[in-house]
Amino acid sequence: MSTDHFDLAGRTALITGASRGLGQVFGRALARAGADLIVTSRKAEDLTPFCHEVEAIGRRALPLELDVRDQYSIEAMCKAAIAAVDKIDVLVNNAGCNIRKPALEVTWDDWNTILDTNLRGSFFVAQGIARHMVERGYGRIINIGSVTSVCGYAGLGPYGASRGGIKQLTMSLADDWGPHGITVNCLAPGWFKTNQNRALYEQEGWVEYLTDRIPLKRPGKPDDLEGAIVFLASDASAYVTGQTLLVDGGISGGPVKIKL
Ligand SMILES: NC(=O)c1ccc[n+]([C@@H]2O[C@H](COP(=O)([O-])OP(=O)(O)OC[C@H]3O[C@@H](n4cnc5c(N)ncnc54)[C@H](O)[C@@H]3O)[C@@H](O)[C@H]2O)c1
Ligand SMILES: O=C(O)[C@H](O)[C@@H](O)[C@H](O)[C@H](O)CO
Repeated sequence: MSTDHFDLAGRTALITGASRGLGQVFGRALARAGADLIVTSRKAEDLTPFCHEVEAIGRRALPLELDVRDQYSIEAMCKAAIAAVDKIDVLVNNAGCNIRKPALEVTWDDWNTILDTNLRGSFFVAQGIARHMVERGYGRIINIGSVTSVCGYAGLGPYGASRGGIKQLTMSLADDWGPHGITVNCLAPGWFKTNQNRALYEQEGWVEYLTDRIPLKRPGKPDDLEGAIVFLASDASAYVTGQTLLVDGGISGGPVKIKL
């Protein structure tokens, strides 16, 4: 197979939650592979430095506001995105959040915040953009899952439920939209150092504890996610849909809880 199958020149990718963290990792990788970007954040001005970075690579970056917990914000963003460009080829449903708490302390509001953001938000953004993709008969939707899509961890009940839901949603949407030329896959990262889990990384001994449980014996680096996002966004994955690709150094298949 030619490496051209990974080329994203002429494609446009929309990435939610691109003001920091993994959203920017995914955007950077797609832009380097040739894609122009639409990037979203709750505050458009938070996207300015990243848009300049993308433009410096020679690609376009259109910033749009989006709060994935707000139905009207999703509808407005989808309308604006579709109106602004000829076509949207790739959607990366990345915006997400976590509130890490023992299950006995989880409140009604905690549950709603996590599930509304990670699961309901991803579904309705996908639906809005898929309406456009269905008309064109082409699309690549990449839902960001997690190692918690396939593993259970204390303190991550609602978060794990949202990520398990994303894995299931991926399979269902792949079946819904496959006949329209749209693939839907889930990229599930392991434990990367971002704002979301900064508190864990700052705990004494956490990195050593984590490393001990990862078969590849190191935490993930942003670069580790680049190949997987470009693969799932490009024609290299044309016959792959409904799948969850774990990029986690093997932790989901390794000694997750016990060391023998
Ligand atoms: N860091 C990891 O190890 C890891 C592992 C697996 C999955 N994830 C997932 O990857 C995604 C990116 O997380 P990250 O690690 O970069 O953390 P992060 O907190 O740095 O980024 C989360 C992004 O989502 C945005 N966001 C949150 N709530 C939103 C809302 N209501 N509307 C719009 N945007 C909203 C934030 O503004 C931010 O841009 C999340 O969905 C997260 O759950 C992260
Ligand atoms: O806040 C947290 O406990 C962490 O951010 C987790 O959610 C992980 O980062 C990740 O999702 C595992 O794959």
